[in-house]
Amino acid sequence: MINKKFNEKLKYKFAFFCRKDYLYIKKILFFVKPYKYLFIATFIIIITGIALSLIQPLLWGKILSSLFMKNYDQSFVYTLFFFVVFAFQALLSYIQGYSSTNLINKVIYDLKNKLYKKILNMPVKYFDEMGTGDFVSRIHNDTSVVSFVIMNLFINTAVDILKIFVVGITVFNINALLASIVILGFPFSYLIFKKYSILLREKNNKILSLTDDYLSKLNESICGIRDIKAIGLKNIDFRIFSSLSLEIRNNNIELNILSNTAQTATQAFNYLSQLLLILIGGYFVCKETLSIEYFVAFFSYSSIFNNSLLNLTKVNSSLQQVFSSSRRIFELIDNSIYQEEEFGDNEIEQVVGKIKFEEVKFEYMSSLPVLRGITFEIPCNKTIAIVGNSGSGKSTILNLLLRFYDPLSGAIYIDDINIKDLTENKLRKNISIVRQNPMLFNKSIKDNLMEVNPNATEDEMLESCKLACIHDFIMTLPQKYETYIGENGVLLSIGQKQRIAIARAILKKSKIILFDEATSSLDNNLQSYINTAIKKISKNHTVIIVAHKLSAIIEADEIFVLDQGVICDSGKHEFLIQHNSLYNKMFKLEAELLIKNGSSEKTKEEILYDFNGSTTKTLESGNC
Ligand SMILES: Nc1ncnc2c1ncn2[C@@H]1O[C@H](COP(=O)(O)OP(=O)(O)OP(=O)(O)O)[C@@H](O)[C@H]1O
Repeated sequence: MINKKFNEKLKYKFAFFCRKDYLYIKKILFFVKPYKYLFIATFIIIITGIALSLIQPLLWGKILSSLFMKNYDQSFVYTLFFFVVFAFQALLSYIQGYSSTNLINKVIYDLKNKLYKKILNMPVKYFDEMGTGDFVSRIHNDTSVVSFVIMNLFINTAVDILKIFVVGITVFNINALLASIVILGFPFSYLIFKKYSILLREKNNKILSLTDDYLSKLNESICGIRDIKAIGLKNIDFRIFSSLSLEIRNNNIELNILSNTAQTATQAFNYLSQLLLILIGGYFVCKETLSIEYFVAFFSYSSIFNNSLLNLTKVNSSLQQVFSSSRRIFELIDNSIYQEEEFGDNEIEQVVGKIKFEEVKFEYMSSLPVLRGITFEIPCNKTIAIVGNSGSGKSTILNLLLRFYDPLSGAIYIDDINIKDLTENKLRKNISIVRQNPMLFNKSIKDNLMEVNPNATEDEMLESCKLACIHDFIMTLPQKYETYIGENGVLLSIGQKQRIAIARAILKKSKIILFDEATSSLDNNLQSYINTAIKKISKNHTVIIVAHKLSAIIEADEIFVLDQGVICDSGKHEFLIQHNSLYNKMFKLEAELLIKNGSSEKTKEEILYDFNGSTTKTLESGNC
């Protein structure tokens, strides 16, 4: 019972270093494990260095006392000995610097890789919830902070505790009264340590969260710099950035003040105890109860003792930062709040490309349904278009097929296999998506293309570019396929990026190709080329096109009309124009615009024919 009470008390006293923190330290140790020999070697080198540094005060005392006694030969021998010790210590310090840097960087490298892999395997919904800055900060900053644990907690702190212990015994042996004065400083240092630890941790958490916002903001602004300038948001954007920076600055200053206050308070106690030491020690030397040799040694030892105590209080502030960072790292690594994507193990031999949605319901946010029970079937090698008003859920259908999200109910099948049962590789390798503003990497055009299929031949690459109507443009560039296209293809127009992305999808040789407003930036001339390309692709691919443009979908084998989360009608263009009011309305405006602007190569009659189908009858009513 007493024991239990004592333990409770102890738990309370050490609340600043709780069980969870201890677990984080253990988890970091797991990353150190592969380098245990390097870790042990570093530790031994440091301990040897300390042992040598502990000899120094004795040598100081010996040199001084032999000088006082005018024994110059002896003082010369001690001085020589001192230099040997010093040289050996310098050498050890050099080796230790090398081994600890090596150790820390290896652990950080492993930690970063592990974390990044986890992030890559996180479901897309978490990326919707968390800002970019959050991820960047966890990978870049938090992992580096953790290196502190290795050096300062595992090694330096252990060494400081050891020093306090060894030096403590030594000073007690020299003079118990003087040693008591030195030891007296410890409870004060400990109280400061405890008092400030909670405050420091809170401050660190605040700074980390502000840094996430700051990095997200920075990323958003730099990526959207063109829109910010064009919309005239420069000043507002700067104000937001500046206020975030200011908050981080103020919090950092406050953190520094807190940390300095803790250190200054400890230092004040140190100075006070040193003053007392000189006065009382000097009195003992005058009374000849303490030799000058031991007084000098004692003074040096007490300074080592105090420095180690001071180091412990310094560790405190960084330790709180380490705990905050460790929590953020292991939150992802342990999947404690974020689950990894789960896939099946069906390694289907050959995907044919048949797609089936069965009563699929989905919502991004609870009680805001986006899809309300979608059922359709697409035979292989067919071209399907999905149309509907903005926000009706067209892109969501593609996202579900790619398993970026899972349906709330219902199921999706590829070749009659539930996509949940397919392996990640089988699913994603067999589907390619071309988006409105496709993601391209800061590499050459060739590298961007070949990355999706490193086994493709040069001829296949050229063929896919010809099919996507981008080959002729690439050949006009000074370095042709070797041309670098900048970050996210910034050196290309959107239309050029879209066509490279189409070529990439063709080269990937997926059985299913999705076009999500992929040709929205192309003029009608290029659109007709792409239509021809899609026609060619569709001979042996299943193609789904999401588009608002009439010219992009008119030739599809079947068109699904999506309205308020359900497919309200389907059929060929000519049928829907006549029978579906929503479809009719959507494209009426476009047809009128084409005629008005003269932006189509087709004649007015041809456009009207496209719009009205084989009859000239105007539409009265439809299914939607
Ligand atoms: N990541 C998301 N988180 C929450 N809601 C989302 C998310 N993505 C889309 N939505 C919502 O889901 C609905 C359907 O979006 P979706 O992008 O599928 O529409 P869409 O028909 O493709 O629209 P558009 O034609 O404008 O591209 C919209 O109301 C949208 O606000």
